[in-house]
Amino acid sequence: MQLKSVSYTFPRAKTPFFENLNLDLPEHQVNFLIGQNGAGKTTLADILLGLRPVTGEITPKLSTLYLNQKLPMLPAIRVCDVAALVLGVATGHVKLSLNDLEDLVDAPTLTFLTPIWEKHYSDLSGGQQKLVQLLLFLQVDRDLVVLDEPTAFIDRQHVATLFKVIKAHPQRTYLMITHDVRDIEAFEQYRVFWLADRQIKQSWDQTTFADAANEAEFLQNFQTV
Ligand SMILES: Nc1ncnc2c1ncn2[C@@H]1O[C@H](COP(=O)(O)OP(=O)(O)OP(=O)(O)O)[C@@H](O)[C@H]1O
Repeated sequence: MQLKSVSYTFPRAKTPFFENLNLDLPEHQVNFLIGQNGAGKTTLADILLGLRPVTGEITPKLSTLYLNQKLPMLPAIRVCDVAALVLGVATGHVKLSLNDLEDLVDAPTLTFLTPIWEKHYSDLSGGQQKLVQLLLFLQVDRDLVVLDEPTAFIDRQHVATLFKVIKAHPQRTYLMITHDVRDIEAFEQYRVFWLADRQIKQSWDQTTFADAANEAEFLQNFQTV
């Protein structure tokens, strides 16, 4: 997917936020977008998803899925109700049983949801709630999947489950915004884009990323853990 000479101006702003931005996003793999707070990562994600009016060229037009920060959910709802809500809309199933789920979701999602299927949402931890939503929405097949800080506030064991699901659908093009270098290191093949000064300042693939990780300015993009 390519952005060519893309410019974007916020409503009521006098000057463009992005001007002649170019980006070549490799398809059918995981890509990361890094940059400091306020660098424009979410705005760029919105642009890729066609959510902001821009000048310039964005090609090709892909079907999209946007997983941004945690969605609100009624506490009394159960995990099976959330599954019916998300997968029901996507697949046309009105009521879902655990048996139906086997045909509708990938193996790591089935393993995660089975023991908590009847649980109320309010009885899950914050990390479990976030993972339920992420995994269910990731069952909805789209070409371009944008995840805005999906690993924030979830422990590494849950992150591992999330990444198993992402890896179970390798035909998709992913763009993941992250402040955690461990997210990048969990993948074998990827490209990292560094957004700074309102441009893609640099990008690396899995073979060149390790060298960049020693630069002090670059390291400011990541939280220390
Ligand atoms: N509607 C708006 N009008 C004007 N400026 C805006 C608007 N929305 C966001 N901005 C500014 O645009 C810049 C980029 O915001 P954006 O949310 O894209 O950054 P980000 O890199 O995703 O940050 P973070 O890491 O904190 O989530 C910020 O300086 C923000 O204040």
